Amino acid sequence: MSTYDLIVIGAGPGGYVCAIRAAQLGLKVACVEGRETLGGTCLNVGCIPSKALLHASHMLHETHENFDKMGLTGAKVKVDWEKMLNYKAETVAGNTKGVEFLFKKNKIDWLKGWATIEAAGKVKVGDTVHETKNIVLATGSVPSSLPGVDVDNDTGIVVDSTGALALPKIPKSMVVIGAGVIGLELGSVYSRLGAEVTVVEYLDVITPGMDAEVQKQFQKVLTKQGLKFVLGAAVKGTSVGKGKATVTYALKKDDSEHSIEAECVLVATGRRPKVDNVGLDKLGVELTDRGFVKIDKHWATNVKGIYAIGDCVPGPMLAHKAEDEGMAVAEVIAGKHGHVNYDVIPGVIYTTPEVANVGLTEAAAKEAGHKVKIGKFPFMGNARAKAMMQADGFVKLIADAETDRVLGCHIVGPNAGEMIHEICVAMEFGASAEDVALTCHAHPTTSEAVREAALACGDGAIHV
Ligand SMILES: NC(=O)c1ccc[n+]([C@@H]2O[C@H](COP(=O)([O-])OP(=O)(O)OC[C@H]3O[C@@H](n4cnc5c(N)ncnc54)[C@H](O)[C@@H]3O)[C@@H](O)[C@H]2O)c1
Repeated sequence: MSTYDLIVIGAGPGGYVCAIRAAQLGLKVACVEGRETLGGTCLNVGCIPSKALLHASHMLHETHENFDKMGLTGAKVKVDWEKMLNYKAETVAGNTKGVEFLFKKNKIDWLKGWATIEAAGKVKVGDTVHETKNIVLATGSVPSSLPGVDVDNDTGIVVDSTGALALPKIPKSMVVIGAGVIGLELGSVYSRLGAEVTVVEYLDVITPGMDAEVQKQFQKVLTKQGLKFVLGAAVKGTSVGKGKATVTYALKKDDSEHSIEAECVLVATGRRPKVDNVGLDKLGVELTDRGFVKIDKHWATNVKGIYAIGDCVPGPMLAHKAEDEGMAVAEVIAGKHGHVNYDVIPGVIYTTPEVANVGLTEAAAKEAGHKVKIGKFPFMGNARAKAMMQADGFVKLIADAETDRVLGCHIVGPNAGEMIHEICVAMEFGASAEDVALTCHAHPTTSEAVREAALACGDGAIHV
């Protein structure tokens, strides 16, 4: 048994990044992970496998919809589902093995198994109790359950996001419950692979919390791609028959009850923090009323020597937010000044087109008391997007009308998830819309649309 400076519990993006940074800062570090592979939900059953399926299904969509228009003709491409799942598995394995390599490189011990905390400074894995000066909880989250809906990933009929990444076959029809990030990314995948997809959403809009114009445009584009939406509908339950499920929902406007049948139902109604298997209750670690681990601004819980980061603490459930917190808490534990700017955390939906945002929405900026100016630029005016046949969408930049300081940016369009970082950097440096507008952007790139939106905050965009 060895004594560590830090034991991190959970090797997802929050936990493994924390372990690496702490080791780089000279601490003796171990990370406990009970899965067969490192990387947590993100690498194993989240961000990474879903991106492989999104990429493959996007390629298929391009061959069917746009290849002929570009003069690429020939035999029609077909889907080999087993092969596609292998490609997904190889993508995952490459990444999880990469983390294992980084652990070895940084001399981090991987304690294989599920951890329980016996007391502050004592972490039990299997039959061994390891001593440590500090503990970081990075236990992540799991899909929330919905009353009346029994998920069974083995049969592949009513599944959560994990089951939807490994369906036994491509269903002919799919009902997605919840028009959030998971529902729309995976709904898009199966729609492109040939399923009739209907999304049932409780709210009257899709992607809750996003800028209203983005919500509208994004729904329009997805509808054009073949997805159907039933909004303002509360799902009451599912029943499973022979190879099919029936989803029952009530429309909020008149309480009328309806049902739809589908070969597969994806439940994507949010995730909840995973905090129930490490013994926090016995230690007296305080939780919030929504079940997250309560922390102060240095990620410390109320029990000395125990910190928490990532999906198990309040804030957006995003891998990159967890990574930032992982680095910051490692610095705090090493006696430095870890910091996360929660005002500049981008969000991306990896559909085609992508949707990306950072900072305040127009409504939130006004609510916060800003007089705002809006610069909007459509991708129809962007040469590169047109050449790529992806000119649906726009960039919307929000700046303070008095100071010109950039407050937020919302993009629906090609490469949105990459382009948003220009605005993240601008916001980190307190830039004005004019700063962005005066920065030379290479032509022809989709990023020119960001500059045009910034120009539209001033004397006007050029290409509209
Ligand atoms: N690309 C990414 O960044 C990415 C990808 C996947 C997941 N995530 C994160 O994972 C978390 C979970 O994602 P998610 O999409 O499951 O949750 P979400 O909270 O984004 O969306 C869930 C949706 O389900 C709806 N809903 C809830 N109960 C319902 C009911 N009974 N009937 C109909 N609709 C109902 C909600 O109104 C909401 O719109 C989120 O925090 C998300 O940010 C992020």
